[in-house]
Amino acid sequence: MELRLGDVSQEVSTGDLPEWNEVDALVEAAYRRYRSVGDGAVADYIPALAEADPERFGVCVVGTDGGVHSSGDTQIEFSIQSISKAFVYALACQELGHELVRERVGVNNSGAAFNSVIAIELNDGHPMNPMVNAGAIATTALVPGASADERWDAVLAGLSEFAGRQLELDDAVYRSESESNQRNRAIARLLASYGRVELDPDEVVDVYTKQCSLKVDARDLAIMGATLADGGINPLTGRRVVPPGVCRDTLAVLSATGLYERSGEWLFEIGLPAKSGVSGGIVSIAPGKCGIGVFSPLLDSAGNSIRGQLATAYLSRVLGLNIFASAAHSRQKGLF
Ligand SMILES: NC(=O)CC[C@H](N)C(=O)O
Repeated sequence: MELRLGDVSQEVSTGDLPEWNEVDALVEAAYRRYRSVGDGAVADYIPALAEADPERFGVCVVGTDGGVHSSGDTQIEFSIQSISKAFVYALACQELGHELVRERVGVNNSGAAFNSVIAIELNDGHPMNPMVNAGAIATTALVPGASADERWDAVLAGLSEFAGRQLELDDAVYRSESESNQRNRAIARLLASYGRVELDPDEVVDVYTKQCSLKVDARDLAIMGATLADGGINPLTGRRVVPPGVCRDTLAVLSATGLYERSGEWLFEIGLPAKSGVSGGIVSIAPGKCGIGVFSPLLDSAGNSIRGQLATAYLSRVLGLNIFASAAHSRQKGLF
């Protein structure tokens, strides 16, 4: 099937926004509506990901008020994969500032697949896009620390603060990706050859592979998204994770780049900054309102969860979350 996010926009009206106490029912409706969509394929270029159960599907919305609205498999863990890029980017911006990260990593969509090598060459070795592998590896190399272990500790602590709980490594995924990540190691070496990675490239890729192997569930993703939606305060722990300016920078980058080369289509149909990963998760952020976490391992050819995209499109529409269309509507109703 050709993925038709546009069909969701056509079918679902925003004319009649729900009351806040209807959010549970709408999350349930998003789950029911798309749970039998069987298109797409589980990622298999990392052998451990091929073992994912294609039937799993979870949808969770967490409001900046701390309300949690879940349906389906929202407490089944999976490796965070590329979604880690968004949060490590925020941590790097917090430590190094807007200008330095912009200059070193870039803020534009490269328009190429997430593991593209040619995109690096076409831009004189500049990674351009922090949400694909080259830019994310360059970002991980910027995380402060005297050693790879210290950089990993900082990443683990930071992502755990976003989730509001201590995250753990999926050892099987980490081992499997470490044994099959020649392409990422090539990307890191290419970046090093251009002076874009100044540390040992294999050590940087190791930290990057670990960050991708952290276990989360759809609920964690929604909480992490809600933290960005709330200007950096985790709505469940009440703790500040990053400052508001870092959220602003991160959300701007996600709007341009969060769904790889499909980012424009996503923004056009759904109108939310978001980040996907090849294990089937997507986090979306409705600034000031909520985070949405979805999980379904069946992917389109760019590596984005098909059911996850459809469920998010539906929720963006019925909850009036599209940042280009919705402010007046949803504020009027007091949603989130
Ligand atoms: N798109 C993704 O989620 C890719 C992440 C994966 N760890 C990789 O580097 O290939």
